Amino acid sequence: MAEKLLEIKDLHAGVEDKEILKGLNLSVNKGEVHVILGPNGSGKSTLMNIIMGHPKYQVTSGTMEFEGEDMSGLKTFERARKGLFLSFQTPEEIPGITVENMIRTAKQTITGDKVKLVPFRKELKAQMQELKMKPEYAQRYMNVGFSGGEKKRNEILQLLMLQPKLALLDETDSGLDVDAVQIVSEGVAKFHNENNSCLIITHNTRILEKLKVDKVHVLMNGQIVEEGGAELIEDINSRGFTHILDAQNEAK
Ligand SMILES: Nc1ncnc2c1ncn2[C@@H]1O[C@H](COP(=O)(O)OP(=O)(O)OP(=O)(O)O)[C@@H](O)[C@H]1O
Repeated sequence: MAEKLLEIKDLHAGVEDKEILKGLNLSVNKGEVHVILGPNGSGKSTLMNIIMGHPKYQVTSGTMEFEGEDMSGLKTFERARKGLFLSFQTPEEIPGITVENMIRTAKQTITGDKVKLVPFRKELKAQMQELKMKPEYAQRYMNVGFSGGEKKRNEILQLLMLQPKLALLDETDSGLDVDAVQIVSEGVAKFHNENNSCLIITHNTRILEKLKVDKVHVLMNGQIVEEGGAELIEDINSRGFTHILDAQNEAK
C-alpha cells in the first residue's frame, strides 16, 4: 500500500488576520510527484510557506501531518531536519555566506553528522557541472548578484545536495530561459526517486516534461477545488481556470 508522506486536513490559515487557506485538503504519498495549479493570488505560495512553518503565517484550524506525525509546533529548522525542503519563488540573497558554506552547514545541521570538506566539494562540483553552473559560484555569497535564472539553478543545487524527503518547489521555473528550464527540469528528475516526493507549483508546465506526474490539484480561493491526473494540466492549459468554478456553481 502507498505510504503517506504529507497529509493536510481542513486547513485554515492566513497572514496578518487575513484568511487565505479556507479548508484545504491535500495528501501526498511517498514516491509521488504532485502539481498545484491555480490563478495568481489563490494561496499557492502561502500553502508552501505554511507547510514549511514560516513564522509570518498563522494556522487557525485543521491538521498537517508528515510521516504520520503532527507538524504543528515544529519550527522551520525542525521541519527541514525531518526532510522538508522549500525552493523559494524569490530566493533570498545572503551576503557574507558562500554557497558552499551555506549548503555544507545546512547538510551538517540536517543530518547531525560532520560533512567532510573534500568529498563534499567533489560532490558539489559534480552537481554544479550538471546544472551548468560555473564552479567559482561555490565561493560567491549566496545569491548575491546572481541573475534570476542563476538563483533558480542554485535552488536546485541545494535540492540535489540536501536530498530531502519532500521537495516543495514554488515556481522554480519562473524567469528561466528555454535552456535553463530544461536544466532545472532534468535536475528535479534526477532528484526524484521512489523514496522521495515533489510538490510543484508552476504556471509554466515545461518544468514537468521530464517527470511523471501522479496527481494535479487546482487551488482556487484557498481550497483544492479539483483533482486529477496529468491530463488535468492539458485541460487547464487549454480552458483556463474559470470553467472549474463555473461547473461547480452550476452543480450547486
Ligand atoms: N502579508 C500579507 N497581507 C495581506 N495579504 C497577503 C499577505 N501575503 C499574501 N497576501 C495575499 O494572500 C493571497 C495569496 O497569496 P499567495 O502568494 O499565496 O498566492 P499565489 O497563489 O502563490 O499567487 P501567484 O501565482 O501570483 O504567485 C494574495 O491575495 C495575497 O495578496
